[in-house]
Amino acid sequence: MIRFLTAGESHGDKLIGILEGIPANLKIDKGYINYELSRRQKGYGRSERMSIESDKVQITSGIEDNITTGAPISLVIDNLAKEIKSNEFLQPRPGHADLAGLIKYNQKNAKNILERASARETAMRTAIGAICKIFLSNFGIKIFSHVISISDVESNYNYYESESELDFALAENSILRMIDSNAEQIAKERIDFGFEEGFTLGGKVELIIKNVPVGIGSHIQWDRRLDGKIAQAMMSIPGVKSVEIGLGEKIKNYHGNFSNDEIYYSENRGYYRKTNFAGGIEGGISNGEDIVIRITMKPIPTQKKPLKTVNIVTKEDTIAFAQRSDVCAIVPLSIVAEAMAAIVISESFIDKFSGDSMEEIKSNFINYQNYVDKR
Ligand SMILES: Cc1cc2nc3c(=O)[nH]c(=O)nc-3n(C[C@H](O)[C@H](O)[C@H](O)COP(=O)(O)O)c2cc1C
Ligand SMILES: C=C(O[C@@H]1CC(C(=O)O)=C[C@@H](OP(=O)(O)O)[C@H]1O)C(=O)O
Repeated sequence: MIRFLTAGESHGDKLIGILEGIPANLKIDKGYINYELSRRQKGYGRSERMSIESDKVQITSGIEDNITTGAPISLVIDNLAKEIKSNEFLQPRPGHADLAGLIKYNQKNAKNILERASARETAMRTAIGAICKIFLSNFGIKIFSHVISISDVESNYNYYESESELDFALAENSILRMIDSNAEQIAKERIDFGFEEGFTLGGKVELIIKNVPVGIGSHIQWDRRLDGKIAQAMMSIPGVKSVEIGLGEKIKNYHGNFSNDEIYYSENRGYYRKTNFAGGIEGGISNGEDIVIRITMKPIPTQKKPLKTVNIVTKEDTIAFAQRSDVCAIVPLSIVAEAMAAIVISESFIDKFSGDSMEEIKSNFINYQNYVDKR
């Protein structure tokens, strides 16, 4: 079983993470974890906070000479931006955790809520996800993502028509991680306008997970369904408001004969489908096709032109506090989503091929692959 916890405030000293359940004898490249952290810091539309931070991980347990021991892995990332403009936040921002959190935790200052609600915490999730990605890469599993829209500017790229890994490489090197460079230019101008006018923008990200074997997740109990676990993990990212798998929301427009994937068999490939409307999951179980996930994020709640709110001391009408903030965080969202996907797939993978060392899991995996080949 994989589980993890994070701790730390946005402007506190450090972020802390504990990851348990990664088997022993997995080789970890710390440089790769730092590379993933740097990917999360990129992207057009972020606040100047990202030019202050330079996220690097320290590994404080569970790894000896770059190899996991099976013990809990503990991780630390320093915060460099520790200063806050004001120490008292009495004007809760619509759309952030401020007011509901203040009431729930009986606090007098929204600072005690927003510091933990901040998506700064997703830096630690990215580091934890990077370790899971390394684990999955031992079994050929790869996770790609790209941005499919910023606000209503849509990238003219369709996974169902093209699935070349070269396309994803294009996204990797562009400022908004969009494969369609024309759409990216328009989206960039929109973000510039947001900066000038003081509003923020949401958007949508697509993830493609390749080489997940058939049989991860289960139909037998609600909390073992892989699609359910993916949805929970994606919705746990601050700002995410919807999750789709496969055709997702569009599936309602099709009849049953064009929305389910017909099954074929060949000596070489075994069972396969010519379409992937299901997005690689049927009955909560991976079916061996690519897993396709799309998530939508709302526009950032903190805005230069703030919305109306109420002062929690005087109860008078006022406007929300406006502080340094991202204008658009869809690029970091895509990286955090990759990390969360890696954690969930690793968890269900280890559940299926259980073992305490890499050798044990690999042996179980190979046995199972031999069995699947004969089906
Ligand atoms: C990578 C990332 C960066 C974010 N940056 C900001 C930000 O600068 N300012 C802000 O108000 N919200 C930001 N958010 C969104 C808030 O954290 C989120 O809206 C808030 O915690 C409330 O949660 P909810 O929108 O899921 O209800 C960011 C989210 C992510 C994933
Ligand atoms: C610090 C990060 O994101 C932050 C998430 C965030 C929020 O309210 O969620 C608010 C901003 O922080 P600050 O108030 O210091 O400008 C973002 O920069 C990060 O992604 O590392």
